[in-house]
Amino acid sequence: MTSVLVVVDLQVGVVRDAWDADGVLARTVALVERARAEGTPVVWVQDEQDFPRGSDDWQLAPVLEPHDDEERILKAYRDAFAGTDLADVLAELRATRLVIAGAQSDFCVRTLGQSAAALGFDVTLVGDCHTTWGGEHAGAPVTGEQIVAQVNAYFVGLRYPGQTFTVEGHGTVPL
Ligand SMILES: O=C1N[C@@H]2C=C[C@H]1C2
Repeated sequence: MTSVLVVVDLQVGVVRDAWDADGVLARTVALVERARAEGTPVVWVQDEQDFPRGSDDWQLAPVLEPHDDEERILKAYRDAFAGTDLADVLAELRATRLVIAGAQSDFCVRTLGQSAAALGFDVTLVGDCHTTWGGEHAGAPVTGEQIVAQVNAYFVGLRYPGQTFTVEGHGTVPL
């Protein structure tokens, strides 16, 4: 099993209104440091659907500090595989498992996890390192925290033959 940590869209404009953004960012920093210490590659994804390349909102949250030798994926679609070389990057890294953190839980994080599952990867969602903002569905208010919990529930129950799906915390997730 070869794991790659993929950090999705933790950009200034995405985390601004997200639930527990500071906590998610701090835990993601710790997760990235663990990955680096264990020799697990880190891939950074940035979305350009809403944020012009180079704009303040497009920037990764400053606390994250990607290394120059870590892959950067710039995407124009919700699915980080769509229109990008993520599949090639992962093949180069001989990845068989994605460990996913980032935002938004209910959009780009969930889509990457589902897409990776369909492509045959094992997927681990770091349950305390993703976030989103709340909203209203069918007239009912839904909080970011509730959406995060629902996305965790979705992935913990995902099944594909011969593949493994888990949701784990940033401090203990195998890397
Ligand atoms: O989940 C998402 N991440 C970027 C901002 C909203 C979508 C695109």
